[in-house]
Amino acid sequence: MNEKREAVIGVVTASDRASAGIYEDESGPAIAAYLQKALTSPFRIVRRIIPDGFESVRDTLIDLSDNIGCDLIVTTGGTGPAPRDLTPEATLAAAPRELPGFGELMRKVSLTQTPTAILSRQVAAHRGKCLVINLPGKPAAIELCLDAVMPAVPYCLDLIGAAYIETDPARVAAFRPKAK
Ligand SMILES: Nc1ncnc2c1ncn2[C@@H]1O[C@H](COP(=O)(O)OP(=O)(O)OP(=O)(O)O)[C@@H](O)[C@H]1O
Ligand SMILES: Nc1nc2c(c(=O)[nH]1)N[C@H]1C(S)=C(S)[C@@H](COP(=O)(O)O)O[C@H]1N2
Repeated sequence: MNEKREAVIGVVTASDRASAGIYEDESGPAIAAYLQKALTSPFRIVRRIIPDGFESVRDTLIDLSDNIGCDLIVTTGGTGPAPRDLTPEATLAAAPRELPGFGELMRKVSLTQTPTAILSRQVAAHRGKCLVINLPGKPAAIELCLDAVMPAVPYCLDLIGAAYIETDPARVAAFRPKAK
């Protein structure tokens, strides 16, 4: 079993306007609130609100992974096709080993909410012992996407050697295949 210690979880909002204070970031707080409800093992959240852009997102992810020691980073925003939407490219630059099933599943569930779900290029990937998951910027996407992928996150963290996390089964039915 992986190390039972406080997990460190990064929550990154990539948005030109939210980072400039033009509108209030709702999606970062929605991710934090989701984690508070879903996880029962100890963790602390490290928040960042940054402008869109390749270097901005890449450097933030590398800092959170390598210097802050995040086990998991959840990003929101910058996944669409607009010129400054570069969160997926930046994620794969920081975390080159992609887990394509995450993006596939999140787009599938998002399509039940909106036909423009196919515009999100969101990915998940890991940088060593740190898993990075992209979410779209819209606050309505947060719970839907996290509900879809969270059952597989604890076991994914086990496999990459990150902290051991536990979920509230009434909220998220985490699945860990039984050891042989
Ligand atoms: N973090 C967020 N918090 C609250 N609302 C958001 C957030 N991100 C996006 N939205 C809402 O979704 C709409 C469309 O999102 P989109 O990704 O196009 O963001 P945006 O506002 O264009 O971002 P940026 O300012 O970075 O260009 C926004 O106009 C806003 O109403
Ligand atoms: N669940 C969900 N997924 C969604 C949306 C949404 O409202 N809900 N918006 C879509 C839209 S309109 C866009 S442009 C893309 C990318 O959004 P982003 O650039 O804010 O990440 O996410 C898509 N995925």
